[in-house]
Amino acid sequence: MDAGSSHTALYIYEWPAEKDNNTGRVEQTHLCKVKGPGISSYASAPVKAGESLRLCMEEAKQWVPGKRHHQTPLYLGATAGMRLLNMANSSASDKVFQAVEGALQKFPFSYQGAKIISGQDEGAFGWITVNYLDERLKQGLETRGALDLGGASTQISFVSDNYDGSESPSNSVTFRLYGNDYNLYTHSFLCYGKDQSLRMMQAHQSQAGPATVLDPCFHPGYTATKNYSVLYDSPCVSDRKPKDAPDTFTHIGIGDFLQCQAAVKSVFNFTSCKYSRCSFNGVLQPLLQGPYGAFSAYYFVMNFLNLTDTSVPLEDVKEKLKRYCATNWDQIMQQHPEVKLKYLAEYCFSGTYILTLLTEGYNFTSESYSDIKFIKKIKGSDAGWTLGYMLNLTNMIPAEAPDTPLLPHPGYVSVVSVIAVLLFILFIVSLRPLWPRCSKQPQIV
Ligand SMILES: Nc1ccn([C@@H]2O[C@H](COP(=O)(O)OP(=O)(O)OP(=O)(O)O)[C@@H](O)[C@H]2O)c(=O)n1
Ligand SMILES: [Ca+2]
Repeated sequence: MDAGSSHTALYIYEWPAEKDNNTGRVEQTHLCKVKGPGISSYASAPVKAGESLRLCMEEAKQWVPGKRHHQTPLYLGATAGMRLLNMANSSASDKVFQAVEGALQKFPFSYQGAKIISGQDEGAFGWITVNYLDERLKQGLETRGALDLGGASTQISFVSDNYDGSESPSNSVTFRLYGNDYNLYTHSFLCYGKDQSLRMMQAHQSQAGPATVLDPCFHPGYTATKNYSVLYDSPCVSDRKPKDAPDTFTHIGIGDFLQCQAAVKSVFNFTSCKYSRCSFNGVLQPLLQGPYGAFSAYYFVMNFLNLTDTSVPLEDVKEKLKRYCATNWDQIMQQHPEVKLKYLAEYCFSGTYILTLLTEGYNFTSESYSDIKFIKKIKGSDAGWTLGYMLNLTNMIPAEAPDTPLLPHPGYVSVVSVIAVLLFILFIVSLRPLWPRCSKQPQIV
């Protein structure tokens, strides 16, 4: 189970049990999205966090054959939402885990624990998932970098030839998979998921605590009354809370892409770098080396905006987004009556954030932008960290390359069958001296 900051999802993976680790291909057979928010939102009512998982667990009981229930390991990994809750209030986060654990243990699966996974693991397992599903690991092919955008954090992971890991050990993970060594660069930026970065940007805009905030990242005509205490209720922004702010403010959209880009840029810090090169906030980032798969919110947002085609020049992408942001909110709502208003209101911001993060933050250029592919699934399985996490915990990926048989399986079957038939014929022939003699003797006249 992926207990993300904005929602929890349960994935069921299946592989042929009779085959060994070297040949069994793991596939996702089912996905159940838990109704309601992520488990970290239940800090003040932890029992409800456990209850929220029940329906999906009942579904899992239907999907996994009854005789396999006890053999099926169940893992829950929580990401940035629980990292933030744990920072803000560790006893509340413990209570959420107790409730989740209590609820999961009531089911007949082999429960293996619920925990916060590190940002490093989140990045590395996302990279393993993508490259496992692509079958790049087994074949020792050039790997694909992984870009994951969540609600509360974002990860970038890739292999770069000029990176040996010594410059910043906390950004490197080494693996030996199928006989190949990988030295992976990975970083998880806490607070740079799209929901928390929106808070950071709005906190920046409202630092003086005004009663009205004019927001270039929301559509013209958009207006809503929001609560200062809700906006600042996160460790990502809590220290910036204005002292004499009123309780509420009026959030008014003005839909200006260029101003929005400048506002988004204000959440990145480019002032210092103690390494050979950095992305932002003084974090090391080696030279980009493509290709890349960008999933989760990268995909949701760019797919909604019809901008998943990265062969379109970056300037044209920006131009389209500029027009979208400038569209009146009433018109946007009319065009998309089926989309949740909370999501709908934020796509201008989210698209701008994604382009700014990729180009200003990670240094993708107009050329290297086309190395990115926005993806949701690969061969039927969702791109995300869960598959890699599960493959690792169940030791499904061997460190060494499997002994390659001289012949594939059907080849062996044919050879053995032919030998069996030959042996049988030989056996029959060898019995020939014992055959009854033919009574036809040559007649001597
Ligand atoms: N159709 C959708 C579905 C989700 N979202 C947004 O995508 C983000 C969530 O992305 P996700 O990858 O699901 O994040 P989490 O896993 O919940 O968060 P994290 O990884 O940071 O813990 C949220 O901002 C949500 O509003 C969206 O814009 N459109
Ligand atoms: Ca996530």
